[in-house]
Amino acid sequence: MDSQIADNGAPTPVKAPADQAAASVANASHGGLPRNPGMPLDLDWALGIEANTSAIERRCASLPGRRTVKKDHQAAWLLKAVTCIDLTTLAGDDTDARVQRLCAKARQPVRADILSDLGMSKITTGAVCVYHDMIPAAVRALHGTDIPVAAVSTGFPAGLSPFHLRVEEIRESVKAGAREIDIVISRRHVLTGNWQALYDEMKAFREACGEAHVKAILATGELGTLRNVARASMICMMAGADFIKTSTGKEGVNATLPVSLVMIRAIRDYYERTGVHVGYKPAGGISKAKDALVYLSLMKEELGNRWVQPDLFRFGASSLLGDIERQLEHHVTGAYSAGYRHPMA
Ligand SMILES: O=C[C@H](O)COP(=O)(O)O
Repeated sequence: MDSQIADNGAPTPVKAPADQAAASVANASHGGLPRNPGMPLDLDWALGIEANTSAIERRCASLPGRRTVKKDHQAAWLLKAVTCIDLTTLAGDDTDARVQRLCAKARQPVRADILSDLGMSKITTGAVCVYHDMIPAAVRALHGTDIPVAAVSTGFPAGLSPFHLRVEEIRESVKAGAREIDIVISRRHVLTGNWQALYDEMKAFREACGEAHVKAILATGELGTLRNVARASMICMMAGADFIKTSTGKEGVNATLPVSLVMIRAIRDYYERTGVHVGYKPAGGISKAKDALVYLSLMKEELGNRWVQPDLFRFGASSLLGDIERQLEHHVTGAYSAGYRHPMA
């Protein structure tokens, strides 16, 4: 049996670690949890991780449609999903005006009358996620809220620009007001087994972020195997990633359930060994409310309720909010609205 997946593919509960990471520095924007301080590279641990593909696939095949929540419970989980969205625009034709509209949606992602019917007064998305040049527009448009601006960085999406420029890009984005930085790793370090280089790169990115939280995008669709995904997840956490994120949204294959299970179980292993909470962000191609519910139930089953909060879980998504709004409207009114009534979401 490998260290990630039991032979029957069943989840095992998260165990509280004996040694809590006392040296970590508490940070309020991490929900009061200490940030991940990282740890020395432990290659024995990282390379000891295997991934039992057939067990992973069996477990994932059982997820959709199982234990689906209904009615008010479903609406509540969909509202929870909204609060966990990094509302994203990452297009070559982005403009300040588009980003302003996106930020208006982030401030009020669900119509006030629908929210009030559901017994809620105010919610926002988890963050707004943009390219570097759009940070000032997003910061202005979110002024007066606590919604962080997340910037994709380090030569997103390929991550193949000169290293010093990738590090500098992070610094510039933090200076411009980004509170979260989504870096892309060098896939070649994983594909060639150069784990030390991956660790050093991630550590340098984390240092350049300073107080800003860093999400490590693994681009899992380009890593070849689930075992590589598991190992890359662990190395990035050892190097101090606050979140691990599946994809840029630009790979041929983006977020999937098997990849998510592997990454979530790496987070669980890291927590059990170090006491540190690392967040998870599936991204790319998640556009349906029912898929969001599956991801949330996977998080809850594998990691527990604490991980189903915006400080430890985000969806990277440009169009998911629109479908969630439609489902919520249907829940409240009994009628589906047309998709065009929910633009920029
Ligand atoms: O990180 C976020 C992704 O780029 C969003 O991907 P999506 O447009 O498929 O939702």
